[in-house]
Amino acid sequence: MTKLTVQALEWTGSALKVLDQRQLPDTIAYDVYDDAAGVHDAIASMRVRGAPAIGIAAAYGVVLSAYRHYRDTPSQWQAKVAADMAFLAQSRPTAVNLFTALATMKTVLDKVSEQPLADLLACAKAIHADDVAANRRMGELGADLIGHAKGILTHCNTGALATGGYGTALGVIRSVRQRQDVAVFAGETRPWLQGARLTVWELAQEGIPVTLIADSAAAWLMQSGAVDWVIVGADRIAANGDTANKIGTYALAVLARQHQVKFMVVAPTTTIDWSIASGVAIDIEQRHARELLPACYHTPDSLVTAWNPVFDVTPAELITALVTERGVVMQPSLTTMEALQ
Ligand SMILES: CSC[C@@H](O)[C@@H](O)C(=O)COP(=O)(O)O
Repeated sequence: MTKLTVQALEWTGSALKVLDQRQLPDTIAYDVYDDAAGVHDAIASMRVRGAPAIGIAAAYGVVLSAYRHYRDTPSQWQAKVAADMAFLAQSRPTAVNLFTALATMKTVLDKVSEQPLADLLACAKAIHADDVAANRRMGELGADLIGHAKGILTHCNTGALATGGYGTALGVIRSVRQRQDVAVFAGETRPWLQGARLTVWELAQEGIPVTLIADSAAAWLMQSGAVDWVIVGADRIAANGDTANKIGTYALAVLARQHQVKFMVVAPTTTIDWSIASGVAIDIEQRHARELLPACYHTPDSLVTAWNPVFDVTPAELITALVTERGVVMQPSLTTMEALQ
């Protein structure tokens, strides 16, 4: 079994230690949180990011909330934790793992127990461990599906940094690399540069060679014949397989279809939102124009603004395969996705 060298989140026993991904790869710095408000801020500010990692962080945020309120206001601690959960749910809108994890923690909070704090911690740890197990399973299933490949292009960061450990799309790439040599290409992923700052760093930590490309080079790379698969993660998948992921994913799916390159989405079933029939219902996060605009335009009277949606939705019909820990669905649709329920 491959060791996990990079870890985004660590439970210290009394607090949550978070690797600050805003500072990578130049600086490796950690923040330690002991309350839910801090965890909300860590998610909203993208110190921790990536759909599964956001869900896991929120689960530990609920544990921290329970520790605090059980100690400070024992008569109303559950109501205060519920309020903190509502606040955590507002940290980011698109990744459904956040809401799935909070709903799971709520079932434990609502249970009558003689050891509620221990139960909540056990649940958060299980959410974390289940995600790592799902990643490893998806890694093997994805590698089986690929068989032999000469090149893979990935987008955003979907590795240990974005999950409980190992990774979704990057987990498949790690598993493929254990079996064969394959060229790995990573798109920069503008504007936040998850590819250029995080993915290439993470792969280098794992000893996996990688070639960085500008996002705008993807069409030309595919035209050259260097890649057989595009492999990406997901933030929310509708019941029909429509997939929200980092902005630019949809463009890659269109380009892949044009160039007969196969397109794989890798995500645990915690990323599937069975309550929505199609991707139209997915709330797409818009982040601040400042994250895109040069500093000289950060003035109230500036004539230059920015449109900064940070996710897009890839229609299911452009997806060759959806890989989950429960199995692989070829050509996802309302009908084929039923096998995962
Ligand atoms: C396993 S990660 C899958 C997705 O969460 C990932 O591709 C992505 O879009 C992350 O977006 P981010 O804005 O960095 O949180």
